[in-house]
Amino acid sequence: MIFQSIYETWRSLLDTLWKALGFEGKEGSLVVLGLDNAGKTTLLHRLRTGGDVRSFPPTDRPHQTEKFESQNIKFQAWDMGGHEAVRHLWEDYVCECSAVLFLIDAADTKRLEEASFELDALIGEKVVKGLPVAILLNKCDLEEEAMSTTEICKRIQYDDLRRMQGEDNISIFRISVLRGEGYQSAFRWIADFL
Ligand SMILES: Nc1nc2c(ncn2[C@@H]2O[C@H](COP(=O)(O)OP(=O)(O)OP(=O)(O)O)[C@@H](O)[C@H]2O)c(=O)[nH]1
Ligand SMILES: [Mg+2]
Repeated sequence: MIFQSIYETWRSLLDTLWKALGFEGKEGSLVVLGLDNAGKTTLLHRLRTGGDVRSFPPTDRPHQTEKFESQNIKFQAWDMGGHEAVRHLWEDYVCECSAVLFLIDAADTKRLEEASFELDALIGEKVVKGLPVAILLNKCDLEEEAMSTTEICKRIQYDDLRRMQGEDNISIFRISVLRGEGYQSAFRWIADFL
């Protein structure tokens, strides 16, 4: 009984704090972009199920997830195919969203240039102006292969991207969907824009 009452007091204090911080009722719509095999579908599945990781076939058409919660905010996301043949669809979905997640496979040195090309083209699009863009360097669990953030920033010319997008509107995060690490900070960062 005493534990129940301590628990309830604690919950109500947390709720009050949460509301005071302005987090209550926030909702966000995301579009998740990046080359094929970057880990987009795996990330969204993990977020939606709260931890489950499994394999998926390549995403061949845009798919909207059910609502899921992260950092006490309700999100809905467009999972976009990353294959070259369907990348032309990205732009149409960006305008519907309040934030962009761009996944890069940090362990794929060979395709970083291709990822950089697509990211650069995306940031150059009018529809992306003013939107928060979170660059997620995924697969950092592959410690031997994953490139350092410094190396990736240099190779994708991150300073130029920051100038184009506005320093406050773009940020970079190291994550591992497999381990469930890192993307929470990205969602916290996005929360400030909602
Ligand atoms: N090691 C490692 N593998 C991962 C991680 N996240 C995803 N993968 C693997 O990367 C592969 C591609 O994952 P998907 O989520 O299907 O990639 P996608 O970005 O949705 O690809 P498309 O739908 O083709 O655009 C799968 O084999 C995943 O298991 C991670 O954090 N670490
Ligand atoms: Mg996919």
